[in-house]
Amino acid sequence: MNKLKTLFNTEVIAWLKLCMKGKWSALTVIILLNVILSLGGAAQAIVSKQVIDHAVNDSLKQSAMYAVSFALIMIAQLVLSSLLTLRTVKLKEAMNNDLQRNFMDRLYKTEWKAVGRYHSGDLLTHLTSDVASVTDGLIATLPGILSLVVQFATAFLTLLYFDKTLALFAFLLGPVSVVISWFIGRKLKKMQHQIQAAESRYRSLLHECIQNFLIVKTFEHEDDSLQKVRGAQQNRLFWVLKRTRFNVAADLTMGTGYRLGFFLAFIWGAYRISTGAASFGMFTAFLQLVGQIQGPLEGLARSFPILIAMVTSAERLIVFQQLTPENKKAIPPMPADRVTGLRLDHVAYSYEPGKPILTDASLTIQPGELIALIGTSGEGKTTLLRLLLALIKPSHGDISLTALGRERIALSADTRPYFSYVPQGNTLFSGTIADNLKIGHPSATEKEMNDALEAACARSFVEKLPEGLHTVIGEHGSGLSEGQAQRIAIARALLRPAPILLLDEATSALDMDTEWAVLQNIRSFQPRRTCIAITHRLSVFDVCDHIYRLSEGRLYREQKELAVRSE
Ligand SMILES: Nc1ncnc2c1ncn2[C@@H]1O[C@H](COP(=O)(O)OP(=O)(O)OP(=O)(O)O)[C@@H](O)[C@H]1O
Repeated sequence: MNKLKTLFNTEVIAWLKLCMKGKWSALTVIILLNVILSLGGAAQAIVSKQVIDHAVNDSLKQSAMYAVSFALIMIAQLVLSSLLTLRTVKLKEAMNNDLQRNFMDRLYKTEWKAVGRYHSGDLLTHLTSDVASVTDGLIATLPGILSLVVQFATAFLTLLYFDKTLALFAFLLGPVSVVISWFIGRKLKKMQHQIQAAESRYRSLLHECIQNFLIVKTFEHEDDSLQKVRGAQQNRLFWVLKRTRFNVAADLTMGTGYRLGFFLAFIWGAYRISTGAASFGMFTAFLQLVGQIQGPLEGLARSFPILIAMVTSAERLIVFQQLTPENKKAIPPMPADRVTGLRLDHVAYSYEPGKPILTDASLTIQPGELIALIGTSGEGKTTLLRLLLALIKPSHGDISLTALGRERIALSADTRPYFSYVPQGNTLFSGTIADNLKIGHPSATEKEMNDALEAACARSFVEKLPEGLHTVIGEHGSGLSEGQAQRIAIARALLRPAPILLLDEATSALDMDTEWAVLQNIRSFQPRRTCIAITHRLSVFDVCDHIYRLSEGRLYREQKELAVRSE
């Protein structure tokens, strides 16, 4: 019983049922079509017996009538199997899309840190091959198994009617096949986990190689990179071949058994004709029915690896279902004109136990202030912004928003609408510049977009582009310079109706004059924003109200002159 549980545990079954929600009626149609097609096989055998027996007995008219029925059954089978293909593909695609959307939704709703532990290639493997394997198992293989069982049962009953000895022989084949399949399945499940892990590693590597294409090329790392790809391919190949060898050996063993069975049935039928116990028609029906008993058994054995793959993939996907979701309620975002300040009280944070990044950081920012956050690389400046965005939670201390004329609001995932963020690096999507800007404010008008671009000192270059706002840019803003991409990212953040703007080295690629102008514009941008700008540039200090230095886990207010000297 325990072994049974390890193969199909209740958690997997419950999850698979959840996947089927709203799709039972479509699946029932597929199952029915499968069953009708299976019954057609036995009907064909019975009719074919009549065709031959009537022909042998010179009742040609009767034989022709049965021949027409035979042809009609075949046509009906063709039509139904085409319908089955259409229905199956439709349901499979619907399920695939639902599962992928659910998976993405789950990722978006999970804590940032938990998702960050996974490689993007690994996530893609879950999204594609694991989802496909579950869909295939549920929509194609399971109804297929049911139809094989029906086919086996009807063929068995018909055979029982024609020849009891042969039916008994065929009946014994069933349990033997199931037991063999079971043992094969248990071994396969272990292999399947290894294959999916190897597949994930391989995809992650490919993903990274493509993402870092420029580094590979300019560092002339092509050979090493290809060597790594080859290594990952060999690992994957090892497991795929191991599984294939196992499958082939299992197929060979079972196939030999089935062919031997068919041969014995053939000899038995010939013997029965020679003794006059069977007619020619019965012999033909005989062979068809034996085929229809062995076919399902072989089919069941072949379906087993697919079911195992489905269960393995379901187990891999369930892990994501169990990740801690963010505790986020849908609260209406605060309008940008409600300027908000910030307060940090003795905040501590560490990514890993015993390695504190922030130890005792305190800070008060008045609504509308522009703050420069400085500190040596790796001190924890970005970590501080992640805390503000509630992507991570402080291990100690409090962070709160201090809205004008309002009580303090403790920071949580619910307060994310209060923030607009420009992270480090190029974060543009492929699409038009307008598409990118609308991520900040989906209903932004052309004027609002132009105003934001103006503030980010981006309007003049955007207007010179062939299609202006509607110019299509490539992945990661390809087609734009680094500084241009940064300015569009700033305009996007300004469009978001959030009172606090967080800039993480968002102006690092700009020349000093443009950087200065952008920050001045942010100061006067309406509605007014409170802004924290992480920077290493002295030119920024002049525009800021205050400068804070992060050092050894604490925040220190700096005099502008001192900050300039020490930077
Ligand atoms: N996801 C993470 N998991 C574990 N440690 C992390 C993670 N992100 C950052 N760290 C560590 O936290 C420390 C602070 O990183 P952070 O990115 O906040 O520094 P920073 O001051 O912004 O650096 P820089 O100026 O170079 O951008 C670093 O030692 C870094 O290794």
